[in-house]
Amino acid sequence: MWLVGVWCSVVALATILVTRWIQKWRNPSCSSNEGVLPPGSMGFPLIGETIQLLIPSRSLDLHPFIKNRVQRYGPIFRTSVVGRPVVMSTDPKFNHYVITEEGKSVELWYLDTFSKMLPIYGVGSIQKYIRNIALSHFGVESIRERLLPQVEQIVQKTLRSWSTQKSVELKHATSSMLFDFTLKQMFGYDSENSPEKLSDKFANFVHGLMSLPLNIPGTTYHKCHKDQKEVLSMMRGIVKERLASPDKHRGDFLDHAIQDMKTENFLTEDFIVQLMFGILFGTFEPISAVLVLTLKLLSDHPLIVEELTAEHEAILRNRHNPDSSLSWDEYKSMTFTLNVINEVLRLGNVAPGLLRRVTKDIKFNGYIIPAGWDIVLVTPALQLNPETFKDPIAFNPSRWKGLDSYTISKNFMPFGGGIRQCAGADYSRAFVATFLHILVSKYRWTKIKGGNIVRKPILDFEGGLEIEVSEKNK
Ligand code: HEM
Repeated sequence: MWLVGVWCSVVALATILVTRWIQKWRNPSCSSNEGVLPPGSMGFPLIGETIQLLIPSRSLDLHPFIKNRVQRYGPIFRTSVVGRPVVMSTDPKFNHYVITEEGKSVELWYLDTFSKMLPIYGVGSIQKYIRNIALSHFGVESIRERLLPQVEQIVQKTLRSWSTQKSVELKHATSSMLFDFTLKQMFGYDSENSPEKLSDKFANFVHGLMSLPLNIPGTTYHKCHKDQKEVLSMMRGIVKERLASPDKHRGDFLDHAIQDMKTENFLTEDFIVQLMFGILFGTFEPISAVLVLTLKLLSDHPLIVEELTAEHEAILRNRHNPDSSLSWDEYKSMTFTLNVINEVLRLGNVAPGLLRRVTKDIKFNGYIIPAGWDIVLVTPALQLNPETFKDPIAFNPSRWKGLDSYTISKNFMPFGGGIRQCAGADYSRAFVATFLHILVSKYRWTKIKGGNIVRKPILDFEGGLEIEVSEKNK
């Protein structure tokens, strides 16, 4: 009998403890009496509101997860994602404040899945190094002096090849073009003579990043790990080869990083491999998403294609030598094209937010966000705000003619802001503009099928986007 009594007491104690724990989870306390936590819900213990955030949305509009919570709680609210307490903000003032607090009360944070797989997103001197090496190979100087004609060449070659095929799945085809081009820039990778299709493995890795982090055979996450290992192992082999022949100089990204090993202590063989992997990740996925969305939106808006074509045909007409390659001045004269790109970046919201971890309590408008919490700055909310961008879901490149630079700088942040602003912004714009230049001046294309938008919350296209490409003068 006494055993039953003991058993009942244990069950009662366990129930009290679990209930208290759930209550504490749902109503986290903040240590300061100078403010309260933003309103919101912490969802279920451990998983928080992760499932709701990952429910796909089939529109370019703000994800319903954010929309519903802003309506219920206001522009700054709390939630929990993969077990982490998070504050999400759609408030422009708060977002700008947090961006300027980088290195003071906040630091860069990525979902643990990202940090484990992409450990190179550094802080302090490591961040400065990554930024500088990326800028010296993909910044404005390099684009003007070296990259523009090379991008033109790869685009010409790619479009020529597409025009010989019955149909092209654009996400796959653009990813493959960007992957091969970026690796060529980094260490002279020759995709045509490479036995393996590494770009496919890399695409699988990216796909798995946003899946549930369950590393057991059969899961997407497990496959993601496996594919990442294979790409890293290939890169490690190349780095080893270069280290073994230090006298050969090719002047590429890898040579630069190996040279810097003499002065930067953190630059180990492993770090360089991770660095190249990280830059590759930052390059090929977002630009290919932008290219696919551009073609999807243009397919639905033939009048915009006409205006775009007129701009590029005028560039060709005004050329002294019709065979010369695209010049920097010509690129800079593409006003309408750059408006099209801005409009795609605004609607695409390829980066669904900027992620930061609080290192010192933040006080803002009566709220307190304790150290250790994470912050997501929901930049898409600014880019889809009807007060700034009338009829925000409409694809209207002409709206950019009437926007002043102050409004743009405060409300348009596809490449982030502050000291962490994207080091590849100019390169990305130049790549897309060059692609459009060749496409609309030399080719025509028709959509065959697909192009259905899905946000998970990263932008994707269900079933891809299939197009048919043909040369204009054939
Ligand atoms: C459409 C294409 C791209 C988009 C939308 C994009 C977006 C972004 C965003 C939003 C950030 C800021 C992240 C943060 O503050 O948390 C960022 C940072 C960064 N991006 Fe990009 N990016 C693109 C292309 C590229 C390319 C092509 C490169 C490389 C050449 C690149 C390299 C970087 C680097 C190195 C950083 C970190 C900068 C730092 O921490 O100082 N990005 N990018």
